[in-house]
Amino acid sequence: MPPRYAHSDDAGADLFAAESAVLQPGERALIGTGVAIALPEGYAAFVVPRSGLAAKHGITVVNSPGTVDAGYRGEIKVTLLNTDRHEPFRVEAGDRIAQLIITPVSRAVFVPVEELPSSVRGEAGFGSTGVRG
Ligand SMILES: O=c1ccn([C@H]2C[C@H](O)[C@@H](COP(=O)(O)OP(=O)(O)OP(=O)(O)O)O2)c(=O)[nH]1
Repeated sequence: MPPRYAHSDDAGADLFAAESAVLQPGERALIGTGVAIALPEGYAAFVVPRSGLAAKHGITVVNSPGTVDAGYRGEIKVTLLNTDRHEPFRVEAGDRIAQLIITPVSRAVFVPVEELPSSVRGEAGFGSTGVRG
């Protein structure tokens, strides 16, 4: 049974608050979701904010994207932050507070080399493609 609000093209699986909390302006809170998962090896899940909560109430995820490792079996928790400067934000148990993106990942390790292969960008960094960025 899909979650009751989901659209068929949603990339993220909804995460719901398992507890209530009030976040004062500038305050953060670790909110449990009551969800534990077992990802296949080679996958990771990322806890990301909901755009609507961010735009309407300034609610974001402090460590976005929060990384859920394949071997993690504990409850997924969401570190919500109220960035609004004036309004408190009330979270009720059952509210959709974030979403979970599940994706294959490469496992990377740094290997020292003398030289890197060339590329069009080379070493040109932030904002190097135009004044108006
Ligand atoms: O938003 C998040 C981020 C992480 N986790 C869980 C799953 C993850 O596998 C574990 C550890 O997260 P992370 O590796 O980002 O934390 P760390 O601070 O590096 O701690 P650790 O030493 O436990 O890896 O915490 C969550 O429940 N929510």
